[in-house]
Amino acid sequence: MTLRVNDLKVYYQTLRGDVRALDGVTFDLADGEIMGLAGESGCGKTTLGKSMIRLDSRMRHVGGTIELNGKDVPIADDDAMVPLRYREISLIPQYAMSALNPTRKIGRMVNELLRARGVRPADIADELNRRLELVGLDTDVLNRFPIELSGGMKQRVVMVISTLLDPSLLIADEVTSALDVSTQRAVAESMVEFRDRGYVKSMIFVTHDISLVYQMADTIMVMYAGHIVEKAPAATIINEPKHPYTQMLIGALPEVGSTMVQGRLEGIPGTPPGLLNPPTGCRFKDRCPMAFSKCSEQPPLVEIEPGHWAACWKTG
Ligand SMILES: Nc1ncnc2c1ncn2[C@@H]1O[C@H](COP(=O)(O)OP(=O)(O)OP(=O)(O)O)[C@@H](O)[C@H]1O
Repeated sequence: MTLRVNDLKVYYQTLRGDVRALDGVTFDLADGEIMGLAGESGCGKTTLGKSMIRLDSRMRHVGGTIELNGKDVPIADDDAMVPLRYREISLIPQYAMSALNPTRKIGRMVNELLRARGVRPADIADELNRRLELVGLDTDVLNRFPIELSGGMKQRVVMVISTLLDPSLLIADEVTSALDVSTQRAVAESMVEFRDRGYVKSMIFVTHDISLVYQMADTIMVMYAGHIVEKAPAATIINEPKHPYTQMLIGALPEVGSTMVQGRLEGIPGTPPGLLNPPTGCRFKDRCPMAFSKCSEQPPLVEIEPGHWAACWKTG
């Protein structure tokens, strides 16, 4: 098992109180697994990714543990996390490609990053060139400034840089959302190739685009208002979702694989609850057509069949 997350709670401290962005999150990631992480805006996807690499000053680790390859990941201890970053866990943050330093050539940026990690760039130059070629980039990109590259090229550069030290876990946060459809697919295929070649062991791919994730991920995990509601193999989430929220989320999509949207997309009525004072019990109950009295208690996440987890009193 690459990753074990157990009852993780990470809150944001604000003047109005704690925002409970991750409120008891539990899941595993097997060796080699690519997991798509889905859910409406604000459900905690980015917070989960960030928690595994660096808590910013407003984030507080309130409880729970993360284990990577059997070892504790000390997320609350910034110094202790330093040796793990890039080498064990790597994050491609949202908007990473627009955050590339515009005044530095790509090659110089890579060298600076490697030196900061105690790696001599010369020792890794051949591997860097091999990987750039693998994602369809000419090694000449190293002599260019970010502004000279297209969005898709920049995203591939970021991907190569983030995985150069072969981390166990790569978290990719919305890495394809700013790209056109064919470039999205090419980037997603490169990520699968990186896993197949062992450049990364396992991957969490955060996205709003379930159809893209369906094409590349082994499993999909769905979050709602700081909780995990369902996790299962990708085909199960698409074809036989069990949690009412997942069913509505999938029902709101155009048919996976179809190029034409027929009929109207049914949105999910209502909005998720605020996480400053979230309601007790199931957080989806106010929008759930199947809610009943028991939903005032929080449903546990249970394995309803091998590899299929859901948190709903109706499915347990
Ligand atoms: N710096 C912050 N201070 C206070 N609350 C925050 C902060 N960052 C995020 N939050 C809150 O934490 C919750 C989870 O946010 P997060 O960004 O993790 O969601 P998300 O699912 O990644 O959303 P999106 O899909 O829009 O990126 C939201 O309620 C959000 O408002």
